[in-house]
Amino acid sequence: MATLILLEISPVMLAPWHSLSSRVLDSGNSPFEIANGKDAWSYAEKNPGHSKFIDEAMACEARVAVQAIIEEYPQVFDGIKSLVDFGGSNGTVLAMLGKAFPWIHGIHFDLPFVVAVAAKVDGVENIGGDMFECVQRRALECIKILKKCREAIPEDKGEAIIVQAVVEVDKNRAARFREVDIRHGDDGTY
Ligand SMILES: C[S@@+](CC[C@H](N)C(=O)[O-])C[C@H]1O[C@@H](n2cnc3c(N)ncnc32)[C@H](O)[C@@H]1O
Repeated sequence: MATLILLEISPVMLAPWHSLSSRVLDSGNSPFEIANGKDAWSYAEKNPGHSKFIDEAMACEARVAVQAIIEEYPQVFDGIKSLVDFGGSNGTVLAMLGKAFPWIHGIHFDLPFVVAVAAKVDGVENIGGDMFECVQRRALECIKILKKCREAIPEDKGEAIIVQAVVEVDKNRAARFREVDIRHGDDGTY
């Protein structure tokens, strides 16, 4: 998890904390945009070193979460022929799943500049694009995203797999997560 922590304490990620007032004033720009001049993904596109940093940080978390899924819930993948990872970063998730369940054809989808540097993995197709163009816009509309996924998957055997960490129900802890979230948009944007 070291890279994830190093990313979160990097100057680029710490600077938005000094612009939290934009959320209170509802200026329309996120703290990240005010601090760094662009939204998080446009910034990453223009700064390949930062983009690689994000990819490696995401892979830290993915390695833990995906290993747990492979060990605890392998049955989820029975009968699945193809699997799309939207916003798959450097492709760690599909590389791990492909190794554990080699019958699955993986489709790794992310922004073109991210996919361009992702590893080429046997059994995984890399596709660059904007998922909000292809699927729908923003997290508040995830019901619409899931409906679109439903349209795309075969009616008889298709499944949408949702992975969510379950944290202890603790009001103080939930409040701490909200403090972190304020740096981003209510809808999950940065
Ligand atoms: C927070 S990371 C999550 C990475 C990975 N899914 C994980 O959980 O470890 C978000 C990913 O979504 C990608 N992303 C952001 N906006 C996107 C868009 N409009 N279309 C496709 N991918 C996008 C980013 O490039 C990044 O790889």
